[in-house]
Amino acid sequence: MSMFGGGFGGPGAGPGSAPMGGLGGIGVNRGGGRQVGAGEGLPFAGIPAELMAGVAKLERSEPDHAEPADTFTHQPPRTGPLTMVSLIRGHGRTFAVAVALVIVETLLLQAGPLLVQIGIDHGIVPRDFDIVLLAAGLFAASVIAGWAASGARMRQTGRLAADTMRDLRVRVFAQLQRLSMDYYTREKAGVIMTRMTSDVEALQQLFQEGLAQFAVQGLTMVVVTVVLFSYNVQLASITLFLVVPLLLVASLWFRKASDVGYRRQRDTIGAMFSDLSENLYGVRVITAHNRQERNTAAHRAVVGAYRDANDFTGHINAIYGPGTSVIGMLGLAALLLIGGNMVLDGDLRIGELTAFVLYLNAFFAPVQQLVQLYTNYQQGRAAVLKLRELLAAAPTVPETPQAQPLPRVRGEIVFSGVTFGYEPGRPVLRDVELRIAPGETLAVVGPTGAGKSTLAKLVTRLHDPDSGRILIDGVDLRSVTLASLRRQIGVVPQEPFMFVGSLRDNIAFARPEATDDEIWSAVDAVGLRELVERTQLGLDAPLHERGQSVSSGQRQLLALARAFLAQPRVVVLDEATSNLDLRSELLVERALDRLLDGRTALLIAHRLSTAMRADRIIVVDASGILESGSHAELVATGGHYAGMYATWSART
Ligand SMILES: Nc1ncnc2c1ncn2[C@@H]1O[C@H](COP(=O)(O)OP(=O)(O)OP(=O)(O)O)[C@@H](O)[C@H]1O
Repeated sequence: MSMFGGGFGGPGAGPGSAPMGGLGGIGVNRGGGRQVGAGEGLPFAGIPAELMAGVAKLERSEPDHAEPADTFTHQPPRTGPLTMVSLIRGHGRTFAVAVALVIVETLLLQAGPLLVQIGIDHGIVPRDFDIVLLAAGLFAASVIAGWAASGARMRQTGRLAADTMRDLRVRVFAQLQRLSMDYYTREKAGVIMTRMTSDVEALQQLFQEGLAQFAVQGLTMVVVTVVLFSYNVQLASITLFLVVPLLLVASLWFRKASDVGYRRQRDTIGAMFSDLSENLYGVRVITAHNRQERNTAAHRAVVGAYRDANDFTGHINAIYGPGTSVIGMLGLAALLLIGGNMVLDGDLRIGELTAFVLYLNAFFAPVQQLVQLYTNYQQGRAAVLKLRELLAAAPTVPETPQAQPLPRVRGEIVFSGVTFGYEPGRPVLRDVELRIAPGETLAVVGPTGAGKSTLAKLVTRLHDPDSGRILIDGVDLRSVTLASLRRQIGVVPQEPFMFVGSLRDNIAFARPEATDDEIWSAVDAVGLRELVERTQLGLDAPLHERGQSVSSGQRQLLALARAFLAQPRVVVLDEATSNLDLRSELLVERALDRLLDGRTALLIAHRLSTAMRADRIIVVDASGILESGSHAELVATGGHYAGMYATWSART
């Protein structure tokens, strides 16, 4: 796509493109083509009139979400480590109601066998129909009441899960915004995604059903044991003695095996997400280099490991589930033999034996469920541990509690004895001494990997020096609040990033409150007016994810407009290495002049044509700053820069 030929349309976009591919179809009128009305070609643009009434009704029934309590600050909240209890704190009422309902639910569920026993012993045996009727009626009533209690309990635990998980997600998201760049170099995006997906979901499931079921089943076992002993101590002791040890052994085995299985599942799901996210981010490179087949095979291996992990869990479940059933059934057979004998001897009533059989059944169901729930609990616990680790990670570029807002600066930047490396023991910058005067444009040139971009990253405090200080107007960067610092430093990165949203959102990214007039003057400053006006939606024209629907030159100009709108005192510009055609280069250079006018600037220059325009140029290599001076001075000195310039001039 030529730089100014197609607007923000992107491939396949424009009038008549299919709705799903048509985000870019924003009404660019190409060479006398059909004029497209606002919204046409956009998915979901506009609601048909006949559906409006329904939508309005739906909107009225939507819950009104208040402002979130957890607003962003650079200071991590002092909430203590994440635990399950800490998650519930703040939702105490919902939790208390849920606990009460769990107790009611359990008692009602276990009323059945007791009523059967009463019906048999006091109704059927003495042939008293009224008692039979009463027992049956109460049984039915208890079932209905149990159903209502279960429903109410589920509603409560569902709400508890939804509320706590919303809080947790916001808290984790805020922490992700707070963490420094080194965290993102270390951690894979895919693994971070699993924190917010499978980990939070595991916890959600646990809060919604797991914990309540745990309580219901655990309580059931206690209630049943008490009831069994109250009926007949001897029979209860014998039966439980026969089955409990066997169950215990099986359950301990299952717990150990499922520990292994779950760990495998967790690790493999992380690997799967990482591979998926890398492939999605790199899809263009993958396509261009014909890596689809290899990458599919590699993904198959990763997915295969996940499949094996699931298979393993399935396998142990298949042994444990039916195994405990068999133990339970054998227990029932023993009960029939021993209890039947007691009934024959007159030591036990027939109704009591029936209740025993029913209760013993009720005893086994929870055991199986409890162990299954153990996996759920374990997933939740592992999720809490992982999330706790994430929430406890301290930003390596912290804002001290004593940090003061940086007043409006003149823009003097000083590097004083700055040493910095991304990895310990491997410094990229060594003892750098550098001063940029207010209003001065300093260009940095040097071989690739020399540490030029690193200088830029240090000025914006994406990293802090290992030793030495960086001062702005004489103030150490570390002693001012991050927001006040970054508000005064405009950054144009090497690879500008655009977000899904409109042009307006993207240009006003650093100052969302900017007026349209201000946005238009930024657009003018970078010479994009013609292009924006050519789209039917103007500033509302949408951009695709990562700005894929604009050319790299347009992305650079938009990034310049973004920095321009922010009106920073200091500009840090990491020049894009991509080559632009002459006209676009001219536009970028003109935009640059407007942006740098009257501001201090640190320019990481990849083109000598850019460097030449600076007030001063420094030449760096891995050993540090080699030369410093204006273009004319450096050329006259006949050093490294003069050599670079001679080569460049000969080529152009
Ligand atoms: N996040 C990182 N983690 C570890 N090492 C890094 C990281 N970023 C950069 N480096 C290393 O630091 C060194 C300097 O990188 P830097 O990006 O500052 O170079 P540069 O001079 O800007 O190069 P270029 O001209 O190619 O942009 C390089 O050797 C690079 O490998």
